[in-house]
Amino acid sequence: MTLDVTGLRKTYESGDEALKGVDLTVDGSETTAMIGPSGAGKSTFIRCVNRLTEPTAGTVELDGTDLTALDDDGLRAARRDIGMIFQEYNLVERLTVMENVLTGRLGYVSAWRAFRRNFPPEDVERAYEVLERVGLADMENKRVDELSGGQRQRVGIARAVVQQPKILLVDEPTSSLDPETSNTVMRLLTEIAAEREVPVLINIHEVDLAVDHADRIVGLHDGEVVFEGSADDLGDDALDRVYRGGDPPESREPTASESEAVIEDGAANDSVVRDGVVSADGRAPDRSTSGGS
Ligand SMILES: Nc1ncnc2c1ncn2[C@@H]1O[C@H](COP(=O)(O)OP(=O)(O)OP(=O)(O)O)[C@@H](O)[C@H]1O
Repeated sequence: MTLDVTGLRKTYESGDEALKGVDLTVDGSETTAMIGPSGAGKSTFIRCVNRLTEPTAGTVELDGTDLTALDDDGLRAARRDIGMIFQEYNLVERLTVMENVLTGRLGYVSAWRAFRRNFPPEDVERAYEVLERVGLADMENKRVDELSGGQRQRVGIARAVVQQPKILLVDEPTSSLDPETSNTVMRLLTEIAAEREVPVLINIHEVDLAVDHADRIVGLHDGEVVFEGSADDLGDDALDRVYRGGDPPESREPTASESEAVIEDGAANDSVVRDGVVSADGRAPDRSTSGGS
């Protein structure tokens, strides 16, 4: 699998030039960490890849298919190949761990099956297998709102992995977690990348976590790639280039329309889960999430 991004630009309606022509190739089973100060464009980049945010210009090719040229149906199909893991987990709080994980299969079952919550036995089997892999064996019937932050992020990872994606895009997976749990989550992501031979692209604020866990680091500053190399190459000069003039990291609340796009994508396509029932009408589910562990 190869993700090939060329000349990616994003100018928001506000006039903010978040990306100023970014080129990046991600392939193999390596973990790439994208670092950079707050506002550098990391989230915008990852969201432009699967078009949760529409790029202004440039191409995003996944195994040779230009995602920017796809119509809605084509994009929906292509998104099955892209697993997303979010900062705030984007889980359905009132549903169980298993129900949340199975939403990763919604793109593969008919609307009617999804409506009946009638997933094929092999999907359920795969979900059990993945839950065990992420360390949540025997927790399938717990409600997500009973879990710690670290456990929630594991559910988020399981949901993305059960989708059998060709690439995993991960947006600030550790921002709500304590340092030890952050390390565990990063280790899990890199191990999964290697085991499943799926490349992982992770936005991460903490340079230490990037250095400790990623095979490759990409530094973004003000919408441009200013560093690309291994952790060993990331010296003081490079760090200075990436972070010079940057504001201290801070998290930005998503706008209402962003939340909606995330919800739609997080539920992976036509059908979403609402009030404990999988619905096929594409309406947004209850996504009240809480951070913290
Ligand atoms: N929906 C939006 N509308 C207008 N401007 C936006 C929007 N989202 C992001 N921006 C702007 O685009 C630029 C890049 O933001 P982005 O969130 O991609 O950066 P980031 O590196 O992910 O930052 P952080 O680490 O704080 O999340 C910033 O100037 C930001 O204000």
